[in-house]
Amino acid sequence: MKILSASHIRDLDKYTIQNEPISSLELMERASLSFVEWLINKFDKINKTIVFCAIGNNGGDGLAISRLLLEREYQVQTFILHDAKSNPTDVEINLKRLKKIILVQDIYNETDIPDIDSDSIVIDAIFGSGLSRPITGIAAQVVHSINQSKATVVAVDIPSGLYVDTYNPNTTIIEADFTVSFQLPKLSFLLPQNARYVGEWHITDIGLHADAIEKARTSYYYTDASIVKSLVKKRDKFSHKGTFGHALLVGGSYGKMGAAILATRSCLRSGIGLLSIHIPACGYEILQTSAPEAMAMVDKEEKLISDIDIPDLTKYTAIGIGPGIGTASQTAEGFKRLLEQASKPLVIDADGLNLLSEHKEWLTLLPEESILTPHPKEFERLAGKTANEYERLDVLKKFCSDYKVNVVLKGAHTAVANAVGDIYFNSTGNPGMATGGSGDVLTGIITSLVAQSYQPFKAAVLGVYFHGLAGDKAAASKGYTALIASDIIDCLPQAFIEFGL
Ligand SMILES: NC(=O)C1=CN([C@@H]2O[C@H](COP(=O)(O)OP(=O)(O)OC[C@H]3O[C@@H](n4cnc5c(N)ncnc54)[C@H](O)[C@@H]3O)[C@@H](O)[C@H]2O)[C@@H](O)CC1
Ligand SMILES: Nc1ncnc2c1ncn2[C@@H]1O[C@H](COP(=O)(O)OP(=O)(O)O)[C@@H](O)[C@H]1O
Ligand SMILES: [K+]
Repeated sequence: MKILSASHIRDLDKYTIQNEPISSLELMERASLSFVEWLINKFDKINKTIVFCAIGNNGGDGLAISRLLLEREYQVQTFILHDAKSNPTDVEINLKRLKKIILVQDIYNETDIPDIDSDSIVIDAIFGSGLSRPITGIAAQVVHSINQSKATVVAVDIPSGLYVDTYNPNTTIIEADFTVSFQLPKLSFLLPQNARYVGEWHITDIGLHADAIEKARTSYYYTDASIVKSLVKKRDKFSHKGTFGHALLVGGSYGKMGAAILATRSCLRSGIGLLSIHIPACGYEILQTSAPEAMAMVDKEEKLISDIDIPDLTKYTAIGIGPGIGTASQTAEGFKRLLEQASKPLVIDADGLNLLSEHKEWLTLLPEESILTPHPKEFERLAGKTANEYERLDVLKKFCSDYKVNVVLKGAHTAVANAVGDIYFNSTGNPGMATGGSGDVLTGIITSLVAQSYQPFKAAVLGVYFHGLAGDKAAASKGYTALIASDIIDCLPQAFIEFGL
């Protein structure tokens, strides 16, 4: 799915109205109906809904939603805030329609704000994608009252006060439990700093014109199943192990062999043809017993990786390095030599990233299209601090472009960025995956896909998606609390099978 800016969304509306064609009033009705259907489906019991509307189109949706709920015999109280200046025709019409059924109550000042019962559902239809400045005045007071209440809050399209795609320094923003958004996810939903405002978010299809969505230019995408289907390659009947590449993993140190084993096992479970792994000597038996399918090469050092003295690096179709290697000076030297010798993209994680942060001058040694997989703290060490997560996306793009690499910025919606400025946000995964070793599993998967000759950026996008999907399947049987990284590996088969792989 594409993630579009507020102005693109306005263009989509216009295009749909002109070319479907459909009146703007009908489109508002369709959006409102999709919201009502979601609401009724979500909640078994709805005691009372309190709908807060302003007088933009988001408020128009709120008025139509009120009417549609009343028609379905729900108890509804609707309030309209007289703050914004403009009163679009569609809003006027919806207000007239609603006033024929119930008394719509006006809010002009603080005394007009109702008490909000804890067992009611508040529908936030104050401001939507048209918000153009921070909320102040009476609207801000309403937002505070809603946030202070114990009611369940459901935002229409976007929590009022949150911008679609830019930072809002003001914190007068609705804290929704749920956000039901129209047609496409909004950039702001994907950033952790907004989680308290957005709550659990859902997208409803309101039939905006497919041609317009297709034509809209964006650098932001939400990796869903249809994107994944368009990227995966099926196995040919006559393929052999040579078809699926030969990966090299470099990992482990005394006490951290587990990280290397997790990457090894996930690499094997992600379709690799052949896998070699370079480990410290102490890891030999551990590796041979826990992953007999992999070929072990031992370092001359017992407890750590030193000079990664591997003859003929060119025979490997991908090299992944980092899990559990530590940051000892001998390891740093070996890592640097590998950077100098490698001609194909590398996959670099964990201590590999820490070594790069300690020696930023080595960033220029990275083969083009290499994949770095930092979590936010590792990224900060590499690229510096940022004031907020919107700014971090800009730094992410610049970093990828400066060093001609791909970066997998890990998190709940992992952001995969490339050197031309595209960012794909992941849709799979769950908090159960916030456990030691999940990142090592990801390194193995991505290394495997690069080795199978997926273009590195695509390998990263796919790897992140399948990692999350396997995590979701693992959570279905183990729950979030008990989930461990090995469970993700165990569920990789189911994740690939879902896509016929
Ligand atoms: N995206 C879509 O395809 C559709 C959008 N619709 C709805 O339309 C919404 C967008 O509507 P609008 O563009 O009319 O804008 P909004 O309803 O989001 O509100 C903005 C209105 O309030 C004013 N305003 C902006 N910031 C303000 C502030 N801080 N304080 C006071 N007034 C402020 C603006 O001048 C404008 O009149 C969407 O969020 C969605 O709910 C649906 O009705 C139909 C389809
Ligand atoms: N709340 C979450 N929702 C979805 N995915 C998550 C969540 N928390 C962690 N993950 C995923 O788990 C992995 C954790 O990686 P990382 O932080 O490197 O952990 P480790 O170093 O312990 O292996 C990342 O791929 C991340 O996207
Ligand atoms: K809203």
